[in-house]
Amino acid sequence: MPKIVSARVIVTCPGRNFVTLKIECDDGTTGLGDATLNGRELSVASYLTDHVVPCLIGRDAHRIEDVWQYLYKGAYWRRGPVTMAAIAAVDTALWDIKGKLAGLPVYQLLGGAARDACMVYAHANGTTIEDTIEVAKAEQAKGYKAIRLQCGVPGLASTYGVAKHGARYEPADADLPSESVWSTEKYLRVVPELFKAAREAMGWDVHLLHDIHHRLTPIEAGRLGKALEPYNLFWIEDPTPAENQEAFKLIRHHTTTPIAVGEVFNSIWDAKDLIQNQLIDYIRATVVHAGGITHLRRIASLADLYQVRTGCHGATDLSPVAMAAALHFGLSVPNFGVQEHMPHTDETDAVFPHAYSFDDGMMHPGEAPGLGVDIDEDLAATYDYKRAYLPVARLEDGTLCNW
Ligand SMILES: O=C(O)[C@@H](O)[C@@H](O)[C@H](O)[C@H](O)CO
Ligand SMILES: [Mg+2]
Repeated sequence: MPKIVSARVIVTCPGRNFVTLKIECDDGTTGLGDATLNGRELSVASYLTDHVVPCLIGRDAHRIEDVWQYLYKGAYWRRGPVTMAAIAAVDTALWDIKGKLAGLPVYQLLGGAARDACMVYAHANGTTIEDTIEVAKAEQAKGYKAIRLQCGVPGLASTYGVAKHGARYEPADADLPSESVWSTEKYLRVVPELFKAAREAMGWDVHLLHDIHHRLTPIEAGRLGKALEPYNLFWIEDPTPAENQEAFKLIRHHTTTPIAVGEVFNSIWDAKDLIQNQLIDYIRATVVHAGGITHLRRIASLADLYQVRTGCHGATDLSPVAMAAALHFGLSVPNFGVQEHMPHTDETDAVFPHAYSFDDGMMHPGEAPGLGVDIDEDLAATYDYKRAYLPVARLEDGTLCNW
């Protein structure tokens, strides 16, 4: 048996923070797992180092399911983003090890390729509708078949999903949470205009997506979904916060625009009612935040029964280790929908050399055994952790609202 002899947490900041778990077996085989929880990174690092690593030493690295159950049931305190990101990192690293020991890419262990490659969606954002469409056309020219559009809201100084002064979009941008102002009324005026203009400029042969980022009430979301129906969106994402899964019934009663939810979910229980009642069309839970490949497969299996497809979160706060895991998962799962793709910076890619690739709007995890991602620890050590928070949002009268 491959015995776990060490497990270490590596925190690095090549432009943004990443937390990576590296597990090593007695024969020298190593595996990597992403444990990054944007804006709360060190809590997962501590959970792993102080509470999980001591329980791993001496265990059989092949017993992935048993280790998962041990960490989940054994903690007594179930679920939650910190716990589940830590379990995810262990699980992902163990799949990486199993693949390396078998000499096979992880997707082969998951049943093999169920498609040739994974369709990914790009991001296009701009301060104005015109700027946004210009970026979207440039992404289309790179081959992307699906593009998420976010534009500035007239009358608001900044908007979720829109980069400042043409910089790369990276929300965790400040040493303390920055504050932005939100107006639902102003937002609801501009979004249908954006998609009307996008269809006029780009035609109908491209999938268009939009992220509402938890900001509307159910009835407002129903209204927006209905207003967007003529433009045939691939999905609207996170229309309303999903703590109350029943709330989505109201949205469903008013619109046929498909709905994607789940980037903040950390277990199957967060998604159960949404899936079983067919209140969503795409489940966005990820390997890193929802308990690893093992648990995400369980969520996808439930979703498949109800014709809900996957659309995993893939913003830049998910490391290349998570991206690789997402692609192995996406290539093999029967009900794959789409994968988010927000390319990492060159600095990040240099710290995490990887086998996955992009070609004509599609991505493939590559054929390297395991996940096909490495970490250059010497380079990683040159980038110190830098505290960075996600912003908060307030209504125009100062009331704190959902960011
Ligand atoms: O759809 C998305 O990619 C997002 O909603 C993210 O940008 C999200 O805001 C960040 O991952 C938060 O860390
Ligand atoms: Mg989102």
